[in-house]
Amino acid sequence: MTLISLEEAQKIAAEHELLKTAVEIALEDAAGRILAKPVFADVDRPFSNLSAMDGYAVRLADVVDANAKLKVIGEVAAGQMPDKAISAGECMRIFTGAPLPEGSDHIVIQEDVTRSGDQIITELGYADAEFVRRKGSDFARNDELIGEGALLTPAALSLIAAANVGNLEVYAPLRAAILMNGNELQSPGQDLTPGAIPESNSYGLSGLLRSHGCDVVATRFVSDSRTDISRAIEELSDSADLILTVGGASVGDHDLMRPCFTDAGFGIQFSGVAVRPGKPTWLAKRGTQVVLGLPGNPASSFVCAQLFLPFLSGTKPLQERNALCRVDLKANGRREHLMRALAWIDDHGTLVVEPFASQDSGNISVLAKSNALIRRPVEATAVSSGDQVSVLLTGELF
Ligand SMILES: Nc1nc2c(c(=O)[nH]1)N[C@H]1C(S)=C(S)[C@@H](COP(=O)(O)OP(=O)(O)OC[C@H]3O[C@@H](n4cnc5c(N)ncnc54)[C@H](O)[C@@H]3O)O[C@H]1N2
Ligand code: MOO
Repeated sequence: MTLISLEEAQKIAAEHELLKTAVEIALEDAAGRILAKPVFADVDRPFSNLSAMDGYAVRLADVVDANAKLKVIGEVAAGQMPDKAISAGECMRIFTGAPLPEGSDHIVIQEDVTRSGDQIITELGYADAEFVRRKGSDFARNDELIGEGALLTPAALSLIAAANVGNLEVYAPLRAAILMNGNELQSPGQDLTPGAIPESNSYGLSGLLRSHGCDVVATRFVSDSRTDISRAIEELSDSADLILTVGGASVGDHDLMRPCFTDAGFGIQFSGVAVRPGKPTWLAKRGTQVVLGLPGNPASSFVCAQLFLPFLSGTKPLQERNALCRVDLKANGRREHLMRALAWIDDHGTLVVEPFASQDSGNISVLAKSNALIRRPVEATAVSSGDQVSVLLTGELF
């Protein structure tokens, strides 16, 4: 099998990006969708200098020394605007989230003052302005907050709402199906017959498909039989824009997936990638339908879906960063190696990474624990602990 490079394979996948249509929806329906147009802020946030605490809005110049005596000239709470400015020797009672009156630039928290009638006495002296959220410091009106192709995560939804945007354009979901074969596979949670294993790959792949803007319209597993696979291909011919196949990608007598799609008129775009895991990955097309053929090993199918889905769905590829490797790595061979790894930010703020001991593509617990893939180029020389390596981030960093 002649293998093409990962870069070349991703380029071919990008040439097969599926056609998407943009639709306008309400923010409350947007969770998990893919943004079709960037979101721009409609407001400054904060809209004015706001107090971050309950206390008194003062002029910093008045409270440099402790025991300053100030006259309370009014009060302002969140949802109100101050009705007057403060001058030297004055202050205003203020609550968290309220706009600072003109003339003030600092908040003294109420715990640090003694109040009697309309006078306060401060306990401490202050060198710097504190507890003020500056106008526009979070974002400013017309700032681009989220770009096209971004997944609308829960935090992104709150950000968009805070920007005073109520409707947005997202892509209509792509219709995706998962087709698996293997006589050994049984749905999880049943009594397993001798030789059987629980079918597990489709669960992770469904989640990945959704996070790339797809609706999973069908998940089928069929036996290692040409007739069954071919029937399933025809059943999916009108219902899915994208089919992920799992298993049966290699060279064994039971690896029938690719030949069945070829018989059904799909044209192979590439077959075999110089990547580990995922060597037998293939891509095919018939009309507007695209098939990403994934190997059956759990890490191979999941990692290759992460590597190729962004290009087929037009979403953001995995972020690539440099990290300090915490262990020695051997020289790499003829396939680019994507090592399942744990990455984190150390006490000095440096991104560090350590691969898991097992890089077996059948090891699913390591896959589930990892949040990064160390990218070892073809024929890369050995790495010593402390050297920089390139990593693709697949999960959250802590
Ligand atoms: N002689 C060679 N043998 C193999 C080669 C090769 O080049 N020459 N390549 C190896 C590589 S690399 C990979 S990756 C695998 C991929 O094989 P297949 O895509 O044909 O996968 P299967 O044989 O169908 O399955 C592999 C493994 O994964 C399990 N599996 C499959 N589907 C699922 C599922 N949905 N859920 C859970 N587990 C699944 C299956 O039981 C097997 O254990 O080929 C190597 N062989
Ligand atoms: O490509 Mo396979 O996924 O190395 O095991």
